[in-house]
Amino acid sequence: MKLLIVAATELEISPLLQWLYKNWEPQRRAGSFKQGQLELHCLITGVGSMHTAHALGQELLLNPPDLAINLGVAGALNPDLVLGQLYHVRAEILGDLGAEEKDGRLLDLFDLGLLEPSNPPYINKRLYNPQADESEFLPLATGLTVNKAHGSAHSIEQIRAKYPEADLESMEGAAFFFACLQAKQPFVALRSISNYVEPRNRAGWQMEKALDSLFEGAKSLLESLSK
Ligand SMILES: O=C(O)c1cccc(C(=O)CC[C@H]2O[C@@H](n3cnc4c(=O)[nH]cnc43)[C@H](O)[C@@H]2O)c1
Repeated sequence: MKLLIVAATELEISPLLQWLYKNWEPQRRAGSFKQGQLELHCLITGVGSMHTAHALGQELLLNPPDLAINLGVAGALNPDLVLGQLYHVRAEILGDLGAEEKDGRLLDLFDLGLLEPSNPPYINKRLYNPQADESEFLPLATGLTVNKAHGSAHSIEQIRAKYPEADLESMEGAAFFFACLQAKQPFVALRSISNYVEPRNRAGWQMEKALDSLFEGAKSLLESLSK
């Protein structure tokens, strides 16, 4: 079975990379490993949707895996989410593509009539992972993907009001979903919570906790796939 791990930054998968170097066989291609029937490649895309869509699109064309796995940290929009906890992302929303209304609110592509709500792969304005709801692996969450992370009380209030079902915010989630759905590529997306989406406060981030739980979740997933 061929696996592709997709992360925006090396930092987010550095504990996993260290573990792979110790416990799997490194292959000639940098970032590739093998263990038993499992072959795995780690793709670092760079931060943001544009970098993710390009790097992942190319990889899916040239080396399509059996399963693509997106690993990363995220901010919690939903205050019930727990810092350091890992979530399985079931759906993604495009959180800042569109136009700004006079009062600062976002008009998204659907509001502007530039995209039909169920133009494939969208279903009712969202991108879904069709496999996620069958899984009991982790708590499920809905992602919102942005180019500019929210960092003021006013913009956070507006985005929560527009997309009340969005639980967590990242800068790549929808690009990963879109590239996989377009390529008919089976995928799973896991995000651990590094911070709450709040007026900008770097001191409140719990990056280590988030990286630990991301690593533990990735390891469990790899162990379950090796059985
Ligand atoms: O310094 C900041 O205020 C700041 C805010 C958001 C993100 C960053 C990053 O360094 C991005 C790294 C990476 O993490 C994901 N991420 C984590 N938390 C958030 C968030 O609250 N909103 C959006 N993205 C987030 C993101 O996917 C990036 O790849 C710094």
